[in-house]
Amino acid sequence: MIVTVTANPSVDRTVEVPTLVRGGLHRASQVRVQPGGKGINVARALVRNGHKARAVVPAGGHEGAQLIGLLTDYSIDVVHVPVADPVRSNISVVEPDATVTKLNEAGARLSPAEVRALRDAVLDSVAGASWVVAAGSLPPGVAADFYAGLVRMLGVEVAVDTSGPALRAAVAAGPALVKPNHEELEEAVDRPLRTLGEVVAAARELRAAGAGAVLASLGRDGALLVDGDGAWHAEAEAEAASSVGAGDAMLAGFLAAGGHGPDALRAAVAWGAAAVSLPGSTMPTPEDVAAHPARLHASVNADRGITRGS
Ligand SMILES: Nc1ncnc2c1ncn2[C@@H]1O[C@H](COP(=O)(O)OP(=O)(O)O)[C@@H](O)[C@H]1O
Ligand SMILES: O=P(O)(O)OC[C@H]1O[C@](O)(COP(=O)(O)O)[C@@H](O)[C@@H]1O
Repeated sequence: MIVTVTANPSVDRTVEVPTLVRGGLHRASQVRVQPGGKGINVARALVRNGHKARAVVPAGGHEGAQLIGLLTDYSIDVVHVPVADPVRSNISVVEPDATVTKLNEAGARLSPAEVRALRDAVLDSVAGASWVVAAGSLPPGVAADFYAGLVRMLGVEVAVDTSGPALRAAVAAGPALVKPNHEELEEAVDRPLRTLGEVVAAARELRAAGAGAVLASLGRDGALLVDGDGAWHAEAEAEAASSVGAGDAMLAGFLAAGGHGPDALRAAVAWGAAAVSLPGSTMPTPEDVAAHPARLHASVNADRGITRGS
């Protein structure tokens, strides 16, 4: 079983519009309401592919009730930590060419007692877990070292997918795995990364700072895995519909395939490509994954440039 922790969940609304014009009126052609937040999405992808997942979710207000209600449609073991502030709503605007514009709220403010309750719920939920995934931004009231504290406290392999100061703090705590995307990795090393070679060098810096392995997602360029045994690059073709949640599906695929090494990277990239081909943050089925086989390159082409965006 894999346990996920989403300190800042959301009710995701994905709105499709013909073209996004700043200041304009848009009539949405499609609206999807789905449970969101990175750990929740990882759990959704896992159960869709026959794996067991437990999701620890702080949720309050009407929106929290809506989120917990939406989650009952999935076979996820949900550990609900009641909090006072309402769950946020994140809006993704998707255009026909799959360009996504995201509007993410800061999220529910957690009191010190609620932060303790969330941490205790995680500690009480991890018995028998093969991995714990700590993922997404931290809401107001939660210190930047929250995920770092979990890494230090849990006697289980922890994968962290977050950004900014929370990522830096988590890396220093020595997690088994971090999953930055291109922008998050650039922010972590504070410089632009234009080639695969530069991404490998940046990932090695995160390893030197404490991360066991770095799984860097690179949109249409697939992903790079850098661990103590080497560096690998894999990619898969996809006709992109919506990149929302693709990174979460990718991390789920990596862990479902064991969470280590090039075979897990190949699975991760297939899951990511399958997710990006589906609307909203819909998670892929095994058939969707099988339709997006990934190529594992014999070596990393260090000079190859990276395409920006998904
Ligand atoms: N246009 C695309 N074509 C093929 N695969 C894609 C595309 N966009 C994303 N992916 C897959 O989804 C994964 C996650 O996408 P990415 O945008 O890097 O992550 P995040 O959603 O975390 O920002 C990538 O590593 C890749 O496997
Ligand atoms: O916690 P953050 O960084 O605001 O991100 C939360 C958002 O990211 C998502 O988990 C999607 O993740 P990705 O597109 O980065 O894979 C949404 O479900 C959610 O609204």
